[in-house]
Amino acid sequence: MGTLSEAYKDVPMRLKHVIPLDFESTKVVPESHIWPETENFPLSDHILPSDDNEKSKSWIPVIDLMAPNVVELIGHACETWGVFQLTNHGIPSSLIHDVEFQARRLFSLPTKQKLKVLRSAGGATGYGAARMAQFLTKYLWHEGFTIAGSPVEHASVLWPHDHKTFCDVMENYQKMMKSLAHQLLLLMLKWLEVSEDELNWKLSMSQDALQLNSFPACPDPKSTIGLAPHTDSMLMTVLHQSHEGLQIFHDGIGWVTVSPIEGALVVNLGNLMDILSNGKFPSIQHRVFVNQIRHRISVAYFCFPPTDSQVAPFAKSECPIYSSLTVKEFLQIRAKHMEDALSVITIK
Ligand SMILES: C=C1C[C@]23C[C@H]1CC[C@H]2[C@@]12CCC[C@@](C)(C(=O)O1)[C@H]2[C@@H]3C(=O)O
Ligand SMILES: O=C(O)CCC(=O)C(=O)O
Ligand SMILES: [Fe+2]
Repeated sequence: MGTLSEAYKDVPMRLKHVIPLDFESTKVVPESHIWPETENFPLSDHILPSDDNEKSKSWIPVIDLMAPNVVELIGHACETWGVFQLTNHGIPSSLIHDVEFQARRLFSLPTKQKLKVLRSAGGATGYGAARMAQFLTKYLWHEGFTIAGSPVEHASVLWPHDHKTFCDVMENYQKMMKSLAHQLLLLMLKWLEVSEDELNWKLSMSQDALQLNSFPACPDPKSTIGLAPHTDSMLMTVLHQSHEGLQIFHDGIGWVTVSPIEGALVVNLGNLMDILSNGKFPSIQHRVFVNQIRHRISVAYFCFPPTDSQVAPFAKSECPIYSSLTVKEFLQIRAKHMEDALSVITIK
């Protein structure tokens, strides 16, 4: 079965785009990280003032996984927003807390130590900047650590005598996320009226990756950005954010802040779901701003079908808008075209 590493190894990044800023020794935002003014920037003009937060909370749907009409709630949210906040999801808050604690522990290590597990140019896992960095003219105020499968190899380099807790926590979280994501995917397919036979086998074998994101406190948050506007490439992302910072773009409204709700997880759709649903569940554009006081951590869980399996608009689609290809082929197109990947495979 194809893996993430196999998919990315043929589309290496340049090493200068993999190495994050040395946040340990940085006291001012360097020129390389100062974003020029554009219509989408500076972000501060678009951030809703905090007294509007109540409003933004009521905009983005908040869904109770145990609600009797959950299929309809999720279906609607996916069609109109591409994002929702999920409560009653069954992931213990203590586990979420532990994951965040371990992530902070990792990012607080000296830069020199973190660089020992730097993701290789053609690699998928380890410490480094986001893959999207290679498409940008400016750098991001961000560092990440990607786990696919067991984190033990990297963790034992970071903590030669004490990597067990980190690994146990991450593996446990991945296991619980896998089952939650599978549950959510089945609910989405039910709404789309896709027969389980058509897709369930692929989803049961689905692969995943866990991305720990770190956005250190920034001396001048208005001049830079944590993650520039992007869509995620996989089926779905299940995210936990420790503090405010995530915004989504909604037609007719603009950038909307996703205010953290205690205990809730943010679910957003990615490109592969856009393809499977024939555009009925569009992938959602989002971005992350940084702040001056807090070191913000987020934990993103991505799931996708086996990379050697085929993805295409589901069989019932009357007029498929995307051509069929393997997950690996799609990820490689993404690695070359980033946000234009979906238009590359759109049937004209
Ligand atoms: C499983 C994934 C999903 C990845 C690639 C790989 C590991 C890291 C993920 C992110 C995280 C940050 C945004 C993004 C756009 C990026 O640059 O790296 C994501 C990307 C994707 O959704 O394509
Ligand atoms: O930090 C966040 O809130 C979002 C992170 C994100 O967009 C990603 O990991 O793809
Ligand atoms: Fe994202």
